Amino acid sequence: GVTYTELRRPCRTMILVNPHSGRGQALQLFTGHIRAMLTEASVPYTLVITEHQNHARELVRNADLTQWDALVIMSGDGLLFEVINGLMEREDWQQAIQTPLGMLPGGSGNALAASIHHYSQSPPAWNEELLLSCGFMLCKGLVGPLDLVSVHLASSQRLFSFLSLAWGFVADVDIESEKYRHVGAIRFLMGTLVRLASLRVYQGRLAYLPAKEVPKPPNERVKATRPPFTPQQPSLCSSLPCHLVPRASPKQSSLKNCVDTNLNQNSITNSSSVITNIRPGTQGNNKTASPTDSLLPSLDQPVPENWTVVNEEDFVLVLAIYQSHLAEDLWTVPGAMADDGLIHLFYVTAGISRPALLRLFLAMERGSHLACGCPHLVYEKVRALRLEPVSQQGMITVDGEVVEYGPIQAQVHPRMARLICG
Ligand SMILES: Nc1ncnc2c1ncn2[C@@H]1O[C@H](COP(=O)(O)OP(=O)(O)OP(=O)(O)O)[C@@H](O)[C@H]1O
Repeated sequence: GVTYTELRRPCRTMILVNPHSGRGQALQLFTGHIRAMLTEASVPYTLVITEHQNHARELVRNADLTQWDALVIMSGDGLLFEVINGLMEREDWQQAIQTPLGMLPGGSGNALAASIHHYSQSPPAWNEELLLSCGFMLCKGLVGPLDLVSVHLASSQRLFSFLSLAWGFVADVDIESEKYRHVGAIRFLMGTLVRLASLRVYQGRLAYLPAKEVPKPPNERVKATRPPFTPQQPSLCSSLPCHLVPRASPKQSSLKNCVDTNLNQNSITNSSSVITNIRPGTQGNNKTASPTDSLLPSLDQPVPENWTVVNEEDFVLVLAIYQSHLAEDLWTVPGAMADDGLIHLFYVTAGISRPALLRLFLAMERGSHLACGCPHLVYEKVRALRLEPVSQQGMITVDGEVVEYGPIQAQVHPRMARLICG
């Protein structure tokens, strides 16, 4: 038995909202479903509306994180990808990535939100029900560990991923179906049907380091709040115009996106704010080398001998996923946990028929695709992998975002981040 500890709720919470995510209703969903819940639970928050791509990334890269006890994303998974990479780009990344991260589903895929909900052993939920469940978890403020995966691209760029690495069919459907985002989660089914019509095979080489079963360390739950959240704090805070940024200096410029705080302030804050809470120079003392990927040779070297090299070179898809869900209604890895230290590697080899591939994705809704007995579907638990596309054209995605096409490798870093969960 795993022991869970009841913890205090997150205190000073920055909620980043992408107003264009999903059907473009993230802000309305927040106002309609979450705001009252946070107020009721006395969770003090500041809402920040993102204005452009990489806004959230820049913001967390430069924020004074001593001012925040949790960073919460109300969007699709793409915005969390930005936040995680922004945190990892900081000189004090080791501390920064320990900031508890929360997810409120506002996109069309919402893979992490669906996964967190699933880990809490609640019955499946979609749409507003999923949002309410995640809002409830945020109010509860339990924090658990989250594995991250370090991804290397041919250009020597390194990214950190919390969800997936995909090539072939899944990546194509994800990106091509973005134009149907306004229909919500059903965009993946529409994209699947369209892609099935032009099903193609991708040539490439795949190798991986199999995971050996190792005993798991005891699951520990830790506090979301760094400074203790005492009952006195909200009333003290509520007397300030933007009570969540108490130590910001007056000469710092405005945060035009800090539109809302709880405690019924209803203020569009134009005083000090998060964007301008630049870390003091002294924090540079925390500089540490970025995490080492001890399992990965450089991309121009052969893979180590203890790796498995897949014999096939003709694939329909390769999908490495580290959460249970690929989207709200795609339960891809029935046994996955946020901190299982595993990359769940799936690949489908050429020769699968269109109906069989469709059956796999339809079965995924119930998590029963592995029981289909499809000879073209392979599933392995791994710690690291390398993919070298040979086909000239194709798409690779990391956490649903397109990355440069070419050789790519990755390894898991167990429990590198922290996640607000049930
Ligand atoms: N104000 C904005 N305008 C345009 N793009 C933005 C804005 N804010 C964030 N973005 C970018 O939008 C991209 C998509 O965001 P996100 O994945 O969170 O939502 P989504 O695509 O609707 O969700 P899903 O992937 O579940 O469909 C991200 O790469 C993010 O950088």
